[in-house]
Amino acid sequence: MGSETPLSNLKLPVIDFSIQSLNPGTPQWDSVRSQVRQSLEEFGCFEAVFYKIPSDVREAVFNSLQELFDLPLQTKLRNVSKKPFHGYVGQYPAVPLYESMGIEEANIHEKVKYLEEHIGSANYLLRVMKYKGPETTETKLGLNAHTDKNILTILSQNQVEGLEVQTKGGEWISVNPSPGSFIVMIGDSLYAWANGRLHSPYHRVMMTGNEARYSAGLFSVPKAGYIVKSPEELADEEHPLLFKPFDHVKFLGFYYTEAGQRAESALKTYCGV
Ligand SMILES: O=C(O)CCC(=O)C(=O)O
Ligand SMILES: [Fe+2]
Repeated sequence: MGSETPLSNLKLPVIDFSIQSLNPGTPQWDSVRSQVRQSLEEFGCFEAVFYKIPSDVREAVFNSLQELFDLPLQTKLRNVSKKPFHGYVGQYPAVPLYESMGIEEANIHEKVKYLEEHIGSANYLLRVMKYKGPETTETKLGLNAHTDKNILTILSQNQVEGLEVQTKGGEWISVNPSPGSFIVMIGDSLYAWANGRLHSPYHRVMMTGNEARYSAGLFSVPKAGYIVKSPEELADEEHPLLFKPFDHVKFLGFYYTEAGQRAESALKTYCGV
């Protein structure tokens, strides 16, 4: 898993969501649906092409992230949350290039504009991130290899590359999304809910050069008290039940401990059958 493994020539699957007539019941819908399913089974993620977000909106977002992260540390530290990993995260000696800000309830219209309201068992955490350019020709770790602990993650970034996703076979794919694309990725909660039928990939950020990388992730996170439990019909002889039902906030609490950080899979250690 270390940074010394050479990068693979494989590419992430690219799925076009910009198609005009993408409505349920149409052949286009069925085709996109089966592409999504295959990608999530094999890679646990894909590049979603979606040209309907105007490029000036995207540019404005990343320009304002630059202003945000340029605020004094004192100010950024005021982004606090009662839950672990939901507020300002940064100043970790192991990943000195990395810092990020959590924006809770990012789906609620009254609190944040331009996002459709979501219903269901999830809260939506928007996290905006900055990785400083290491200002060397060597590649430096931006964010360590991890699986996301939430349900589903949608990532967007500025033009500075660095995201890498690991295949099931252990190869690292460098992810170079086109400006109109988002990276959609399965987290451990959906992996557990799907009883391992969808993959939750290890991924990391590796940085080179002088330019800062800004990214934004929309993380759907199970609501407090919601128990992640795989439906019975997803377990059979071929797919024995992998995880006991668990409370996501408690799982995050475990992940935060030394044992959780040390575990190869915090999820398996915490609630593996
Ligand atoms: O910056 C990125 O593109 C990835 C960030 C990430 O993996 C995370 O915050 O979980
Ligand atoms: Fe991640």
